[in-house]
Amino acid sequence: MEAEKYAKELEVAVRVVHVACALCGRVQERLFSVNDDHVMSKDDDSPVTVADLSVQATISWLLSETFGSQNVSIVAEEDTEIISKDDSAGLLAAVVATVNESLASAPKYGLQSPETTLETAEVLKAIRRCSSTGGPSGRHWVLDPVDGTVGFVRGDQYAVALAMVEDGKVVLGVLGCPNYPVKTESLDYHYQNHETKSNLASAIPEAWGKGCVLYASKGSGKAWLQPLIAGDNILEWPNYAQLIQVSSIDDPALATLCEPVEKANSNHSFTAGLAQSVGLRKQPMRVHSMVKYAAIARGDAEIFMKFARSGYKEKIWDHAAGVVIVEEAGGVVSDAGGRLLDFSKGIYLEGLDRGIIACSGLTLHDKLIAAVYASWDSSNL
Ligand SMILES: Nc1ncnc2c1ncn2[C@@H]1O[C@H](COP(=O)(O)OS(=O)(=O)O)[C@@H](OP(=O)(O)O)[C@H]1O
Ligand SMILES: [Mg+2]
Ligand SMILES: [Mg+2]
Ligand SMILES: [Mg+2]
Repeated sequence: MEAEKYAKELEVAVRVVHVACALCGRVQERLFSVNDDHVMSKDDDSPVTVADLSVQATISWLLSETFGSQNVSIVAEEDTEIISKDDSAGLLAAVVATVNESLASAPKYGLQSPETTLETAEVLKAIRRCSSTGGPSGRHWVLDPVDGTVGFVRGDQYAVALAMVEDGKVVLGVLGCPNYPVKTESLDYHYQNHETKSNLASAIPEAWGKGCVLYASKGSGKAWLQPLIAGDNILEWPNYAQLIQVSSIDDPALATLCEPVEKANSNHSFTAGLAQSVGLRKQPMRVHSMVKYAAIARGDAEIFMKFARSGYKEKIWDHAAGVVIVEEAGGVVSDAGGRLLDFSKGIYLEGLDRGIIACSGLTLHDKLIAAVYASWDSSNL
């Protein structure tokens, strides 16, 4: 069976994402407790932190060690440009220390750690090794080390997303969601307070600290959820996993739409128009990162839509892991024209028609696609 073919890869991917989530948790804590973590801006003005670079180096090193560097092709978001600048010595030193701290903990997760501490040059090499551009053939890991970096620096939601694409198709996906509690009650607490808290990290209940890791293999018809293991409880590995499924709600009046927080990333007024025309009544749930895909897969929301401004090209690492998890949990994901997303064309989702629509089921999905056609027609009259 297809799913079993990737059992070893999935097992390793889940473990490395756990390592990465622990890394991010430590960095996010430091960001708020001692305020000493570097948040830099990339050339496009988007933020990048010690966590983004350190997760990329850590996962790159672990995958290469496990499968052999000659066998591993990784397509990932970050490069070393930001830490090669003269004024970035502090950031680079913090990345090297964070990567080594994290790799030292790898054996607790059943993974190998380096025999000696990695030198700066080795950390840089690990980051640079992720410069593959994917494509239609062969096996490529697809990594977003921190998705929703804006959420991460706000002490809010973010995700570590790792997928594997083979011959242009996503065959496995793992989403680490360190601030997305396993229990939905804790989640409700968060969403209700979402708009009012500027620094969630300092005002959250104990349960909040617990996150989750979701994963799925293409064609298995199953998607799984694991609690994130807190560093001290790591002896419990391998911890349990539970099956998750999308929501069974197909009445738009009862459905919840989730979408990006930032207006710059998705057209809120366009999605509000679609929502109204299909009869959605609830306020949209605005959440940073691929936690939106996790929310659909877990049944906490029924619809995710993202309509970026025209000219913006969606990257494969922002969607690959989320799409396979939602599909295996029973959901449907397509572009606004109803076509499947194409992961075979390199780093971008080439040919994407306008936006992305993920739903818990076909009934809602069909209604939204029809609404896009109707609204596009009328707006182009
Ligand atoms: N202009 C524009 N339009 C659309 N999308 C963009 C844009 N700029 C960036 N990005 C990508 O959006 C990723 C974050 O998406 P989110 O859904 O988390 O956005 S939001 O913070 O909730 O608004 C974000 O991922 P990360 O960089 O990993 O955080 C980007 O890949
Ligand atoms: Mg980014
Ligand atoms: Mg991203
Ligand atoms: Mg990112």
